[in-house]
Order: sequence, then C-alpha cells, then structure tokens
Amino acid sequence: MLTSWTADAVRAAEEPLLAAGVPLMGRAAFGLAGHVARALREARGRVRGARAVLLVGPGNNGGDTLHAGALLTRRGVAVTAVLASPRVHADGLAALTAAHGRVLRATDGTGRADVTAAVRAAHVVLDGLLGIGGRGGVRGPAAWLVEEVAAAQPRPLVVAVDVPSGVGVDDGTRQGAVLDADLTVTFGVRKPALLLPPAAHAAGRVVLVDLGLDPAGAPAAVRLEAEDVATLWPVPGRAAHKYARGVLGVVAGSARYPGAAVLSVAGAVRAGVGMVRYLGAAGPQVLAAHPEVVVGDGRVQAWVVGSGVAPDDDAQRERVRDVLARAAHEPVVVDAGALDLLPERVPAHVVLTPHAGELAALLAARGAAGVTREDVEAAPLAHARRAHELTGATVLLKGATTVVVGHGGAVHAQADAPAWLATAGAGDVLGGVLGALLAGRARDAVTDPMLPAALAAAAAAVHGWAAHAANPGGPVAAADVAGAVPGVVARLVSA
Ligand SMILES: NC(=O)C1=CN([C@@H]2O[C@H](COP(=O)(O)OP(=O)(O)OC[C@H]3O[C@@H](n4cnc5c(N)ncnc54)[C@H](OP(=O)(O)O)[C@@H]3O)[C@@H](O)[C@H]2O)[C@@H](O)CC1
Ligand SMILES: Nc1ncnc2c1ncn2[C@@H]1O[C@H](COP(=O)(O)OP(=O)(O)O)[C@@H](O)[C@H]1O
Ligand SMILES: [K+]
Repeated sequence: MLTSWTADAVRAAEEPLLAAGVPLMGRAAFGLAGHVARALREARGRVRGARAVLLVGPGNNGGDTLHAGALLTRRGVAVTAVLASPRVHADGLAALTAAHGRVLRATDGTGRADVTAAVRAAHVVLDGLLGIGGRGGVRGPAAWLVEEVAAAQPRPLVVAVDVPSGVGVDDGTRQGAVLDADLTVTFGVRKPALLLPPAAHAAGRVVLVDLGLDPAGAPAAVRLEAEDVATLWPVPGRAAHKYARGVLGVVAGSARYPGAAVLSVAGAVRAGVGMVRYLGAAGPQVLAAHPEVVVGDGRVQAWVVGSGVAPDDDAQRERVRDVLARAAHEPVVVDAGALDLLPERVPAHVVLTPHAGELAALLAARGAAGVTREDVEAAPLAHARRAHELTGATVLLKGATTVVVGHGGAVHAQADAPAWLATAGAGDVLGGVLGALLAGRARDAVTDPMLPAALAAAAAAVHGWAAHAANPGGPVAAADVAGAVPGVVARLVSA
C-alpha cells in the first residue's frame, strides 16, 4: 500500500529527529542528488558533462535543492542555481558556491536573458521553489521561471523536489501554474498531493528517500497495490455454494439504455459473484448476453442500482426506491440515475459512484448551490469529502484518478487505469465489479464501516488493471474491460 501524510504530520515527525541532531536535509539532498544522477544516466548515458538548473525558492525546499546541486557539481555536472527569492537557504547557497556552482538571480529582472539561456541549455531542471511550506501558487519571479521551463525546447528532464511546487500539499489541488515533472523525489513519506488528483498528475514517477520518519496516526490518503487488493477479494472456500458466495441484485438499464444493464451485469458476473438477479426492462438483453443471470426478484446480499436508469422510467425508479429503503441492512452501489433518489442519510455501506458532473449535481441538490463539474475536477477530494459528510455514504468519485472517501474520512486514491478507459459504459462495469465485491463480503461490509471504502478502491484498481489487460496500450470497449476482469483477478489471488 502506498501511504501519505499531511504537511503537519510530516513536520511533527521531523521534530524529534531534528532535536536529536539527525541531518535530515543532508540525507534528503544526498538522496535527491543520487536520483537526479540516475535519471541523467538513463537519459544521456552518463552524468559527467550534464547541465543542471536549480529553481530555488525561499525555504528548506530550496535548501535541499542547493545542497543536492553542490553534490552534483562534484560528479561533473555544471550546475546553475536560479534564485527566485531575495533570501534563500544560507547554508545551501554557501555549499553550492563552495562547490563552484553558478548563481543567477531571477528577482531583479536584469539577468533574465542569462536565466533563459541556462534553462534552454539544461539537461535537467530541479524544481525546488516550494515544498510542504508552500501556501497558494507560485508567484512573481518563480511563476516566470515555471513558464520559462515549461516553454523550453527541447524539454529538459524536470525533477520535482519533495512535491511539484505550487500544489496543495494536503488536498491535491493545483494552485495556479505547476511545472509538470518527470520525476518527483519525495522525502521521508509521500505527501497526499502525490496520490491525489489533479496534483498527482504533475508528479510523474515518484521515488521516496528514506529519512527514518515515523509519522503518527492514520495516513491522510492511501493507494492500494496488488497484494492489498488480493487480501480484500472474496475467494470461495472449498465447500462454497453460490448463495454463500453472495447474490447481487441489479436494478440497471431502461428501455432507453438497455446496454447499461448488460454492462453492469457483465462487471458483476466477471468479478466472480455467486449469482446475479436482474430487475428491469432489459431482461431479454441481459439474458442474451449472460444466460447465467436470474431475472426477477428474490433474496440478495447486496445491490447495484442506477446505471442506465432513465429519469422517466417510473417503474425502474420505484425499484431503486425500494432498494434504498432497505439500505440499513444491505450494501448498495448507487450509480448514475439512482443518485437523485438517495435518502437524506445512509450508512457507509451505501457506496455512491458518481463522475464529476454527477457529484456536482448531487452537491447542488443538497444545498451547495453553484457547484460545477469544473469545481469538482479542480478539487476532487474536497468535493467527495463534502458528499460523504452530507450523506454518510462512502463516495467513489470516478476520474483519471478515482478518489474514495469513506467512514471517518478515510481516503483512497487509485490511478490504475489507462486514459483509454474514458469510454461510455466503463462506469457501468465498475458498478458491477464493486457490487460483486460487496455481495461477496456483505456481512463484513455492514459491520465494518471502513471496509466499503477499501472494497470500492479495490474495485477501481481491478477495473483499471482490466482496462490495461484488455488491450495494452490501446483502445478498449467497456464490455472488453469486463471480459478481462477474470484474468486480472486470477493473477491477483493466485500470486
Ligand atoms: N525540516 C527539515 O529539516 C526538512 C525539510 N525538508 C524540506 O523542507 C521543505 C519544507 O521547507 P519549508 O518549511 O522551509 O517550506 P518551503 O516549502 O521550502 O517554503 C516555505 C517558504 O516559502 C514561502 N512561501 C510559501 N508559499 C509561498 C508562495 N506561494 N510564494 C512564495 N513564497 C512562498 C514561505 O514564506 P512564509 O509563508 O513563511 O511567509 C517560506 O519562506 C520540504 O518540502 C522539504 O523539501 C527536507 O529537507 C527534510 C528535512
Ligand atoms: N483519463 C482517464 N484515465 C483513466 N480512467 C478514466 C479516465 N477518465 C475516466 N476514467 C474512468 O472511466 C470510467 C468512466 O465511467 P463513467 O464516466 O461513469 O462512464 P459511463 O457513465 O459511460 O459508464 C470510470 O471508471 C473512470 O474512473
Ligand atoms: K518543489
């Protein structure tokens, strides 16, 4: 599992080490220089003779960068530090100067041509403008520097120091211009912005330099990896029968959108549920695609409702209402056309699966007037958290990185899918996969309010891996994503 901690938690964890005289900045800079050297060797075959530009801000983040620059000069790298602030880390600057690094100032405006020339000639740029002390976006000379590097051709390798400067460290927002990095070298522990959208998309590959930090409490956001998902997945015991494995009721599709019913059921069947009962007008289409499905009412352990349920389909909406009225005892995935039927408060084993537009509509309907899709996309965590607080539900917000907020504010961020997954019907398949998980672990999900969020994250992960597996590197259809789920699950649980 990848874990992350807030800026405050990092500072609290650093305190005792700093008090004991542990040279944290020295360790950070050493690790940073090593990763930059490795990246240079990979990019150009050797380190010696490379040209590096350091973007140096006013705090310790700039200090790390200057110290790393000093170490790089000793490995034959020509280092130019560009100071974006009148005052920078004094020891760091002294170290770089002693190592014969070049220093330019971006603060007085006169040396800008030299800065531009250095940036254009650089093989690698280290972004050390702001770290966990950043408040708001990069401004003034720093903002100009970010633009210069972003516009440089050929594009140098960009290495973010600790975090890409200008991200909301704790909430994953982008505060104005942010330099997209190829590599982020982060210190001690990951920061939430390295997992959360949209900031995480600016981080590139993330490597961690161990500082011996031991942060207290639960991580602020986590990302499940294959071994975590494997432990969550319900695997039938030797003596299992179909009812013991869990029955999933599906209220999806309508005369207008029968395909959603087929895809939702496909996700559930392929994820390995004991049985699917389908309710709705798309029975013939569902049976044609999945003869193993039982059409009609009966006992179930969990539900998926809403995918492809049209707003004018009164009969299907009535079924959704019936299911939601029983949600106190049975886990329910609430998708698309069922979101507007959600009761005022629900338990955490009710899992909402909106995309950004649907989440904006849900929040607007609950008093957050004027929230738009764009607002949600700019701050996915804040909006998913708001929806969890307002409803009590576990909220899975779909996107390039899917964010889940569950009981107690626990946050998962899964970025496992190729962009090819942004295709109609993919969300219906996800609902089915998650429904199968909740049916398979229904009792656990009702008694342990933390579990639905973990299962939701696991479903998103498998859905994303299945999209890769369906056609590595190329387009996928939603039905093919479902088709690839069994293979992905087999590899997971047999590893
Ligand atoms: N503690 C340690 O030993 C270790 C720390 N480590 C490293 O330190 C980093 C944290 O360092 P940091 O706390 O000095 O904060 P940092 O992010 O460099 O910037 C703060 C400065 O920027 C200023 N400022 C803020 N926002 C601004 C803006 N928008 N535009 C312009 N200026 C802005 C702010 O001003 P102020 O808000 O105080 O007025 C302040 O002067 C961390 O990410 C890691 O890299 C590692 O070496 C491990 C050991
Ligand atoms: N850029 C992207 N990269 C990876 N996955 C994405 C991206 N955009 C969307 N997705 C995923 O694709 C799926 C789309 O679901 P959704 O928007 O509900 O579509 P539909 O309603 O047509 O089924 C979600 O699982 C979402 O997380
Ligand atoms: K930085």
